[in-house]
Amino acid sequence: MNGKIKVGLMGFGTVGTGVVRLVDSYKEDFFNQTGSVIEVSRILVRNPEKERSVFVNSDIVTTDPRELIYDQEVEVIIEVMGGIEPARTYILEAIEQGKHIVTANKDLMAIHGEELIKKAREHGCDLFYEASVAGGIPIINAIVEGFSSDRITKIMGIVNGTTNYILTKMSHEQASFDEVLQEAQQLGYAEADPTSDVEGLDAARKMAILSSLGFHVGMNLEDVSVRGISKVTLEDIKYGEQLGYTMKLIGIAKKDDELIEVSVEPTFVKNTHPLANVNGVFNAVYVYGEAVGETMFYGPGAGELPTATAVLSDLVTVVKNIKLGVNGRNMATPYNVKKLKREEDIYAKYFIRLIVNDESGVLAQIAKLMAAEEISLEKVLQEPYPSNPKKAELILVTHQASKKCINNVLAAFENVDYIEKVKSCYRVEGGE
Ligand SMILES: NC(=O)C1=CN([C@@H]2O[C@H](COP(=O)(O)OP(=O)(O)OC[C@H]3O[C@@H](n4cnc5c(N)ncnc54)[C@H](OP(=O)(O)O)[C@@H]3O)[C@@H](O)[C@H]2O)C=CC1
Ligand SMILES: N[C@@H](CC=O)C(=O)O
Repeated sequence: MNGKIKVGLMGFGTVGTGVVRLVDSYKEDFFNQTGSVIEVSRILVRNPEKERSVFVNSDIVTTDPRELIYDQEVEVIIEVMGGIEPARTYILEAIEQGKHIVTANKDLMAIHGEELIKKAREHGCDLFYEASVAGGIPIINAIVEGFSSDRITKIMGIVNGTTNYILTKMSHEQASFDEVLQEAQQLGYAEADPTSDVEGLDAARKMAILSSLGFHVGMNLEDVSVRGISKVTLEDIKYGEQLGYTMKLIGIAKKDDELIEVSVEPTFVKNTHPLANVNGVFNAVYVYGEAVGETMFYGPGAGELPTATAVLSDLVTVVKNIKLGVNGRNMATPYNVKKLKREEDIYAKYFIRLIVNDESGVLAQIAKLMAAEEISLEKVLQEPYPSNPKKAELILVTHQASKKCINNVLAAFENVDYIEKVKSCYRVEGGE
């Protein structure tokens, strides 16, 4: 190996720009750590005419992926284009050419991770993807390396910066959903198609990656139950706040007696729980290990420089591995059999908001319906219903109940005349 490592950068948007900036600003630090000068020698884009916020020599910018993949001098490809295709094909081709890969692409890793890792191993190449989960937080490294001496039983986190930014602004500033989403897009937090942020898919991909690594199983995206925040209303948030909760989009991966559940859904988190105070674009991941107990990782979950630091930490590892001649060794392999929980095995507390007739005896009848499903109540809040004095808002918080029983009782609520409407139902976490 000579003293220079040439890198092909696929993508020059938010994250790619950060990569170029940091390679330049930290070149001495990278040299001191690796003994090599890192140079971005080719950049793949869609539109070479686009104005860029960082200067690069136009000679190195191309629209032809072969100029990176088949350049004998390029040893590492950083893929920060996003999406499944053509990213998957380019990476597979690059691995066949012996290139090491660093990617921030969770869409790709959550769906085709196994295939890419297998291919990389066959060709003795590294494939790292720290930036794919929780932006600047080194959570993959923590789970794969730091927890290798423990058994993880729970991973719970805020792993999408865009939705956390939206929920925080809705709650603190009563801002409208659409307005805040636009801001998150301008700040470079949101995905090219922000529906995947808002509808929870981005977080689900990240939870599939974290649970695969944490529980040593092959989790697929279809194994993750997903609900986004598009139907969360300011009223829901306010009623939750009256009861001491903060609304967050929470990813949960739990393992009980070998049975696994993984979900992403809008969740009321008790204000005393550390996740309740994670605001704006910040992410946090709580990891429970049987031996260590509770741990928590916190930091910016999206954005140019935070995400670029995660990409470049992988690059530094690749360069060190090249130097030591140990590439292709450090990829986690699933060795546990995946057994998923059924609805009757998934237990949580729930927040249920109803519009009911404002009459005596209604709460007792509702409690009776719930008791038939073995659900008991921890908290009750009754508020006037603004547009009709004969109705009331009734907010119930249950004790731990199975998801199946909750679904049964919600179905039963639809069939009684003293309940006009089930307005919302959310999981509640923290403080049990
Ligand atoms: N933004 C963030 O905060 C984070 C992003 N990520 C992930 O990082 C990746 C990149 O995200 P981000 O930087 O925000 O994305 P952007 O949309 O800002 O940038 C994408 C870049 O890829 C180029 N590109 C896209 N498709 C092609 C193609 N078919 N051929 C050639 N070039 C292509 C675009 O070219 P052109 O400029 O010419 O249009 C652009 O430069 C995604 O996988 C994302 O999920 C991960 C963590 C955080
Ligand atoms: N769109 C993502 C970007 C980082 O993964 C987010 O908002 O978290």
